[in-house]
Parts: sequence; structure tokens; C-alpha cells
Amino acid sequence: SSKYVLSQMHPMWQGPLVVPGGDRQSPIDIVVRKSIFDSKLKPLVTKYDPHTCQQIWNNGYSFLVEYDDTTDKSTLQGGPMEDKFRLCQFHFHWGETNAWGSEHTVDKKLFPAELHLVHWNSDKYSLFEEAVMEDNGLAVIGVFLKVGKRHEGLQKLVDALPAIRHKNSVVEFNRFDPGCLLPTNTDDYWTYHGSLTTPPLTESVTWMIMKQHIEVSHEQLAVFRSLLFTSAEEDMQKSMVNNFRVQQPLRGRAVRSSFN
Ligand SMILES: CC(C)NC[C@H](O)COc1ccc(S(N)(=O)=O)cc1
Ligand SMILES: [Zn+2]
Repeated sequence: SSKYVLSQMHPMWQGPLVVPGGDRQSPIDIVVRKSIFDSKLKPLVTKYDPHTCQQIWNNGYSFLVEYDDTTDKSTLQGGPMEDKFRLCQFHFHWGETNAWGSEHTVDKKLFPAELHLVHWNSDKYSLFEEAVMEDNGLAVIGVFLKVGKRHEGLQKLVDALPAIRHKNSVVEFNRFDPGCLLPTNTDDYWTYHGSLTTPPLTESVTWMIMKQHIEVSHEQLAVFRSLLFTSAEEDMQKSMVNNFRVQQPLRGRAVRSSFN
């Protein structure tokens, strides 16, 4: 594990570091030996339609690949959830070096990056903006990235990044299957109730963190780091790195595992 701490004055964190009264904040460290096996946890069932992919853009914090979530075309069900959830976007968090970058950790182990696939409860709500305020409104799949062999599926996304270097730049992005970014084994995961890791930090997320990581190449991660936090107008260009939140107290929450 690394001794590095994201400095409190880091540009991204002028905001509140802990939500007042927040007792289910994210991210957290997953202490494997304290996680509780729950045999009632089902396998995740993802049905993603690549044609619902719409655009890729730099929001000044990460880059998002956004999906048409006006119908139930790309969905997640199973896991700990009773309801059906709609994919609305996925994005990543990464470090300035391969030594750190993930938001969650496993027994304090840091990964160079973490993928988040964001879904909202379309059985109970009609918009993401509505679901984001509710306890059971969101479901986010977290996948750790490790540096190794090149990820062929990711390359299409990496090739689009130079076109969105600056904050608020958008390009059309079609026919991308986010399923190609999931590990081969999605039956083994840890799950807990938490929050968004960026403002509005709402405590509406059922997290499912995959036990199996995916591999990407050093060169592919380096392209992530070529993105900028800043817009084209600003004179101080800041490279988009270390866009992860500091870890939050567990506050007595249980972390369950779908595997023994
Ligand atoms: C309420 C809407 C309009 N704005 C919310 C904004 O998009 C933030 O959405 C999100 C969505 C996901 C996450 S994470 N890193 O926890 O997966 C953080 C913020
Ligand atoms: Zn995220």
C-alpha cells in the first residue's frame, strides 16, 4: 500500500471533505476478512445495448461515456438489488502514477485506476436526477484497473480522448459496448451502501465492487493522464490526474461478499 495522501488543498477538494451527518459516504477500504458472505446475493445480470451509446465528454473532473437512458435498453439487475437499473454513464478515476488512482481499496491495496458504471432505479424513478436523491436510487459497478496487457475494447475509447482534452469538450461516440470493460467473472463482488464520490455526494448508491480486475496497458493509462481539468480558455492548464476522493469512515456499515 502507498503512503501517499491526496493533499487537502488539492485543486479538486476545496469542497466539503466529509458530508455533515453523512454516515454512508464513499469510497471506503474493503477489509476482506471483515466482509460477510451472503449466499442470497445473486449474480449481476447486465444487458447493455451498444447502440444506446451517445457521447463522450470531459466534465472537468473525469471523462464520461453517456448512454441514452430514456428506455430500458441498457440495464443492470440481480446482485443485491430487487429492482431494474438503467445505465446512464461510465467514467474512471486514476492517479498521476501507477502507484495509486483507485477510489476503493482492498485491504488497503491501491490500484492505478477504477471504472464506475453508473445506473439508476428505473422501476421506482423516471429520471437519474430524481433517483440520485433516494436511498435505493443508484447502483454503481466498480472495476479495478491494473497495468498489464493492452485492453483491445478500451482502445476505441482511448482514441477518442485527444478530441476531448479540455473541460466541457464533447464528441459523438457510438456503438460502444461497456460490457467489454467488465471482468470475465462478475459473480464475485463486494457490496455495501454508500454515496456518490463527487458532489452532490448523495447517499443513494448501492456499490458493487468486482473482485476481479481488468488489465490495461501503461500507454492506455498515459492517455487518460493527457486529459486536462481546465477548459481551453484558462491559461493555467492542469493535467487531469488524481481525480479520486479520500476514503471515508465505514461508520459501522457491513460489507457483504457474494463469494466465500
Ligand atoms: C444530479 C445530476 C444532474 N448531477 C450529478 C452529477 O452528474 C454527479 O453524478 C455522479 C455520478 C456518479 C458518481 S461516482 N464517482 O460515485 O460513480 C459521482 C457523481
Ligand atoms: Zn466515479
